[in-house]
Amino acid sequence: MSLLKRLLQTAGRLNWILGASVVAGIAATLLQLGLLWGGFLVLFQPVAHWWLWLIILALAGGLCRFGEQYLGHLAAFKILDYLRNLTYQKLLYLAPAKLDDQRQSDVLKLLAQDIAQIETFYAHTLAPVLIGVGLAIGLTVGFWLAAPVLGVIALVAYALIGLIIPLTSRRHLATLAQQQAQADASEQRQLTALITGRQTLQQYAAISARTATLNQTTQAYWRVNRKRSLRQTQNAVGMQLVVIVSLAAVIAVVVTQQLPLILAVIFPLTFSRLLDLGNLPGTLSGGLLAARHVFAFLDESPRVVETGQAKLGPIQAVALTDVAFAYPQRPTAPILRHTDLRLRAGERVGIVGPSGAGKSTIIKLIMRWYTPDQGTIAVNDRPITTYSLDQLRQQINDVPQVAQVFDGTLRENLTLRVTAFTDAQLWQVLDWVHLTAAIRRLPDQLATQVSRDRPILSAGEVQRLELARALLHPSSLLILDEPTSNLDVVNEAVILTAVQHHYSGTVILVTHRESSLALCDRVLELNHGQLRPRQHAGNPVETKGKGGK
Ligand SMILES: Nc1ncnc2c1ncn2[C@@H]1O[C@H](COP(=O)(O)OP(=O)(O)OP(=O)(O)O)[C@@H](O)[C@H]1O
Repeated sequence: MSLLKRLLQTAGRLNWILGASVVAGIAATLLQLGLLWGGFLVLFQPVAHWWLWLIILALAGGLCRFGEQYLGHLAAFKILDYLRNLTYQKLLYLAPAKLDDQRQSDVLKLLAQDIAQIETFYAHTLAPVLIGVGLAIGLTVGFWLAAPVLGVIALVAYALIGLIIPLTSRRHLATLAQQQAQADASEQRQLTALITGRQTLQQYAAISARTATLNQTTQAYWRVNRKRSLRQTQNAVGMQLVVIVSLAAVIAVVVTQQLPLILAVIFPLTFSRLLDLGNLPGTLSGGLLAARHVFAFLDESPRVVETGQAKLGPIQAVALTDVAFAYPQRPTAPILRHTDLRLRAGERVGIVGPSGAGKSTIIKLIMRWYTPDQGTIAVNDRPITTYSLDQLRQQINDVPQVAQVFDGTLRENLTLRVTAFTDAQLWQVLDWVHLTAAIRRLPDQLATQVSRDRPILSAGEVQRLELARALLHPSSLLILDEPTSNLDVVNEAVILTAVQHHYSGTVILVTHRESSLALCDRVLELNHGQLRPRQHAGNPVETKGKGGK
């Protein structure tokens, strides 16, 4: 009930549109019944201009039906639009830390399916149900006025169809809806893994095994779906029986009490909208489950709460002092303990250490994806929390291990949201990372469309594109997290040389490759949660010479 209340609160003024659709729906049904009643009456006692009255009734009924549909769809699209916007904003607010530990397919399911299900529930379940309830009350009163016993029969029949039958199957249908949602989520996860990992699966001839598992999940989904349909069909049959039995009772009353025959004719037609109530448990539980997912997501608080307002100029110093950290999902498994790190302006520091030691975690703490459990992080001698997240992130460019390609042109991939860059600036950074020739060869050059699934460029070229993006956007701290791990020596040298000659800020390089450490002034090793100077650091490739950006 509280979910329903929250849904209605979230919908806000859209409830008025939905309310108007409900009123139009009730009016349309009453006018249609009136048309039938009038048509039946004039068969026996024609009145003056009866045809005009019938036309007016038909037109008014049609207009109300149109209004019901129009307003219902308007409310549906508006709620869809509103909830999507709300969740996109929340997604931005929670990113990146919260998404670091969320299953991507679950987030996608939430944005696509759950919200669509809420929309269906809000506009296409709630409205018909309210229309059904409104009509049931109105018609019961109407039949009662004709003959009290007819009012009782109508009330019992409407209550059975709208209340008793749906309520008896509510728990069963809710469980089935939950099982179906779980099977659906599992199917989506497997499908995403199958598509993204297709090359690996092909290589290890594991596609058929994975497809078999996916098939089993799909079958499980359809099994639950069948059970749900069967239960809904049983409900529908039960309701039809109620209609037949109550109609027989109404005919008996009309005949014995010599009431107008039209009452018996009209009675079964009054169920047309009430039968929608029978679908309530299925759609209600599905819709409420989706609402629970969406509201749980909307209620999540970010890992890092923005408190600072201070402006941040170029980063001159970063200091981690006695930092301890464990991921919130695994609080008993600390990744960092008593970690210290000092970075001075313009120096290039390499961080090495075994896989899983926590190197990327240090980066995430510096970028404030997370807050340390203990110790302090200072930037330019002030606590990192002094600065707003925007200010901090404007000063830091991060080149991740897996290069990101976005749907759009190569130009858009380089500039992202900044439109002020000139083509000359773009070609300059592309030149630094040796991509000019490859892109000039493309028919549309910078306007070439690329996407994550179809990057057009090779893995090495995409990695260099990522670095070009980082060199294009001004920053004072460049973080390179395994930027060369997938590259050959030629591409590695291009990346290191580009950073060496064209980046004048501070650099943190996380790497497993000994050869990449040649870029660094000093190398720190992370072991058992602590950073210490490495004994045998690689020698710098050449004397540090930096061109300005
Ligand atoms: N979002 C997360 N939630 C929970 N645990 C995480 C998360 N990210 C990383 N971890 C865990 O924290 C530990 C350190 O991970 P991290 O990525 O920092 O290691 P790393 O030294 O960079 O490893 P690699 O060299 O393999 O990239 C790992 O055991 C990892 O499983």
